[in-house]
Amino acid sequence: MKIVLLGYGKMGQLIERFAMKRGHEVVLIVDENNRNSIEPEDLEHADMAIDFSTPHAALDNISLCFEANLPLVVGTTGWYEHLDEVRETCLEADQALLYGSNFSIGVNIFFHINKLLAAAINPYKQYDVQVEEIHHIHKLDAPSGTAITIAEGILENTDSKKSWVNSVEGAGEEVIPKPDELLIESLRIEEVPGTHTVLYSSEVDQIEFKHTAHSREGFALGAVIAAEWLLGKQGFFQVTEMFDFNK
Ligand SMILES: NC(=O)C1=CN([C@@H]2O[C@H](COP(=O)(O)OP(=O)(O)OC[C@H]3O[C@@H](n4cnc5c(N)ncnc54)[C@H](OP(=O)(O)O)[C@@H]3O)[C@@H](O)[C@H]2O)C=CC1
Ligand SMILES: O=C(O)C1=N[C@H](C(=O)O)C[C@H](O)C1
Repeated sequence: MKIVLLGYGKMGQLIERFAMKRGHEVVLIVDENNRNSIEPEDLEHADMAIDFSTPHAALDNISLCFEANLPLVVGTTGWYEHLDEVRETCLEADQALLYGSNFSIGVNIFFHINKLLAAAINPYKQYDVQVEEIHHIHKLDAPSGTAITIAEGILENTDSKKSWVNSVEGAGEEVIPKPDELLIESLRIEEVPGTHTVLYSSEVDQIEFKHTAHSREGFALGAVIAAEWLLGKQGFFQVTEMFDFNK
């Protein structure tokens, strides 16, 4: 597959390595320095784009690929308030896009079990639930996209919570959630690749469900596998659709 990389930071560079290992070719690299000079025609010899750029850049990059009729995988987080409009444009224009807050297999298993766990605990009202995410200090968005997906999985399966609220440690503003709000607590610590925990607390005990990424390799490999899965398809997909346990 001939791949265009949109974003060539920590993730883009690792994706290039995994793509080459799996026999693909990176034909164009786009980052902040050259993005303004890139036109849809520059993408015409590629088979696929993979976007790991910034929350601010993702929408423009998606439009660029739609204009070029180029399928794309979007790993960038922090743009999900525009999800509905992007889905509509993608489907109306017969394009192909797959997005996901987290491409690692481990986290996708975690997403699945998270929903089952929430449903199992739902009848036991003595438990209050909270989500915690820890990432490196360079991260631009909070809460993490993964934490939002986890929270949505809990909200779908927990009667007592109606929406989520975010608190960023050290941001100076204390967030006290209402009883029907699910707290997502964000911590930023040095070079942590990504740690997500769901905590159920009662007066007598605590249940902790945790995923710790040891590196970014699982995300990068997952993104390349997602591109292979998307090739030849048309439509708007989520990474969860790649996994049999979600069918
Ligand atoms: N879904 C998943 O599994 C994962 C998602 N992510 C998400 O991926 C995104 C990128 O993460 P990461 O690689 O760590 O971030 P980095 O900051 O390391 O890299 C971002 C890259 O985007 C480039 N960039 C900035 N503006 C544009 C633009 N307009 N067009 C194209 N590229 C641009 C930057 O260029 P320059 O260097 O010139 O500034 C840089 O190369 C984040 O949103 C993060 O949350 C991260 C890990 C896993
Ligand atoms: O910015 C990161 O680094 C990560 N971002 C994704 C997110 O927002 O969930 C995925 C992963 O946790 C790393």
